[in-house]
Amino acid sequence: MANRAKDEMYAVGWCHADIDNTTCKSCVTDALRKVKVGENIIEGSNDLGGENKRIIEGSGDSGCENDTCKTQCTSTLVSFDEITSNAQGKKIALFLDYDGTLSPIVNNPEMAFMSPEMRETVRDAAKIFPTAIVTGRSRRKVFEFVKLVERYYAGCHGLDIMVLEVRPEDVADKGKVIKYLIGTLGLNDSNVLPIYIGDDETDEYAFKI
Ligand SMILES: O=P(O)(O)OC[C@H]1O[C@H](O[C@H]2O[C@H](CO)[C@@H](O)[C@H](O)[C@H]2O)[C@H](O)[C@@H](O)[C@@H]1O
Repeated sequence: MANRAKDEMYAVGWCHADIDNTTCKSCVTDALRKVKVGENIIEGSNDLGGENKRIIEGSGDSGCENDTCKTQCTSTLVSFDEITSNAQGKKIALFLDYDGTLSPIVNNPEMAFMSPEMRETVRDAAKIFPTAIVTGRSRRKVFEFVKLVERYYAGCHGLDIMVLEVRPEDVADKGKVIKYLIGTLGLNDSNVLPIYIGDDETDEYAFKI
């Protein structure tokens, strides 16, 4: 297990009905959230003994037959077309969660590194769109991970990539942060399409806004 790539998503379990080797990374993550560690799945265990145990990797990003994935991925793709069409002629403002969105979910929060490809993607996006990272982590930590120090100018707003830290007591309301950002950055305009990308329950407050 120690030799595995840091950003590889995996689960170790045994006889877990919902996931197999074709299950995509997203559904493996989902399964890990739903099943208590120690019950019938172990996240990040280095104990590979036991005849019924098997390593279950989130190998396929397409072709996953998991019901959750079929539903979620299909609807995401449908929404993607809708978003593209809604974005026509509008200025996009991009809000990004960190853990599970820009980085994979890993056992050790200190190891939640962003891949170089993801860093490039954020860099490219920030050249075009006002871009903010909204996270439950400390700004210092996320800046360490993101490592994007250049100034970017997006449209006529001239924004840097911002990292906004949501305090633990407010973590249930990233929506307030988005509202605040949209207001203070002058993005509350019908010509602006704000897009928020996130992966967990705390992000749902932002999606609502
Ligand atoms: O708002 P986010 O950027 O998504 O941050 C939320 C929490 O992320 C971190 O925890 C999560 O990611 C860890 C690393 O992958 C994982 O080990 C943990 O199970 C996840 O909950 C971070 O450690 C927390 O402080 C953030 O609040």
